[in-house]
Amino acid sequence: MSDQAARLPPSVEWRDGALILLDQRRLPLEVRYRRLTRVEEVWEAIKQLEVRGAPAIGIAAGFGIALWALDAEADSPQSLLEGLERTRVYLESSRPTAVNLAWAVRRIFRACQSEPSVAAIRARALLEAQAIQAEDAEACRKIGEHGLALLPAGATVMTICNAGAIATARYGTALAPFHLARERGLELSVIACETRPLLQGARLTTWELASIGIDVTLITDSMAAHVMKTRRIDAVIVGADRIARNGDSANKIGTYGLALLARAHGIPFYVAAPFSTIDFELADGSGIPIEERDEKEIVEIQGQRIAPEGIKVFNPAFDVTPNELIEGLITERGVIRCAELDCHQARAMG
Ligand SMILES: CSC[C@H]1O[C@H](OP(=O)(O)O)[C@H](O)[C@@H]1O
Repeated sequence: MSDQAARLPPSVEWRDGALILLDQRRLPLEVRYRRLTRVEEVWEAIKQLEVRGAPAIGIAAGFGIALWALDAEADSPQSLLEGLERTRVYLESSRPTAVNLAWAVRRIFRACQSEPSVAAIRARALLEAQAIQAEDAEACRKIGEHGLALLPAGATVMTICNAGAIATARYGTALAPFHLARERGLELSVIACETRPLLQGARLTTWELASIGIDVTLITDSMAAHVMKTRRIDAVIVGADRIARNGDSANKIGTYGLALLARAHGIPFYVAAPFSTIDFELADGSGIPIEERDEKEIVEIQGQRIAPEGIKVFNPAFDVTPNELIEGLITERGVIRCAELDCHQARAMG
């Protein structure tokens, strides 16, 4: 691992029969890990965004179902598989939008179905979870390569939320080009939108990029239009939680507005994501489930209420950017135009 990538703590790690999670809620003020041994703990960690980021929650859920399989009492392969299916459904209930979560646990369940014994099922569940993590790291490195190739020397890129190394196995998706640029001594700059209400941009993206020496400037979400109008922005690159077959992409709330602003200012808007984020079962973005979260995330800041009691609050965690606003999808297979995504379905990951 390069020294820059080594400097960032892994957000999800399997070690000595347990799942070690970096508590992303405490960043940037505290780097704290927790050791999880039960699937219920993994469910809660995903729900509370202790681990967050579409690929990272898929990886965590994969180790969650493996934890269950390794510990469950089972007197036959069939009874273990029945429990595995129940655990898959349980884990999928933690957060609905990022398809990586369902994709990971369904892939592990399918792999275990072909195993002949209880011991083989237990072993396969863990092996598959580890394979998902390793594949994501390689996919993100390739996304970094393809993303970097799009950017002119000295480019400035705007992003929202955190689609970085801690949201994936390594490197990140939208931030992967910057990790590679650092490794190669290339100078790039990032404008990070703070990303209300949970401030993944202010807390995580600035922390991640500053820790590897990438130039980053923090702005409030409401400043995006002014910055695009008055400063040189070469591209907007964002992550994704679920991409439909036509390229419509769900990402953190505020992303759709950024895409509209980018189009108005003639700035190319890219979505960076591995194929594990593409939901080929969905024809378009209208079918993407949008998670609505607790109103406290909006009316409180660090436990301090900022709005009157009893007012109505709406807290969708994601929005959907239509394909016509997306210049290209930066994937491990290259930069793909939305209109061409369908023909990649046959070769998509299982
Ligand atoms: C590569 S992370 C993808 C995606 O996940 C984040 O959502 P959350 O922080 O709620 O898990 C955000 O939408 C990122 O862009």
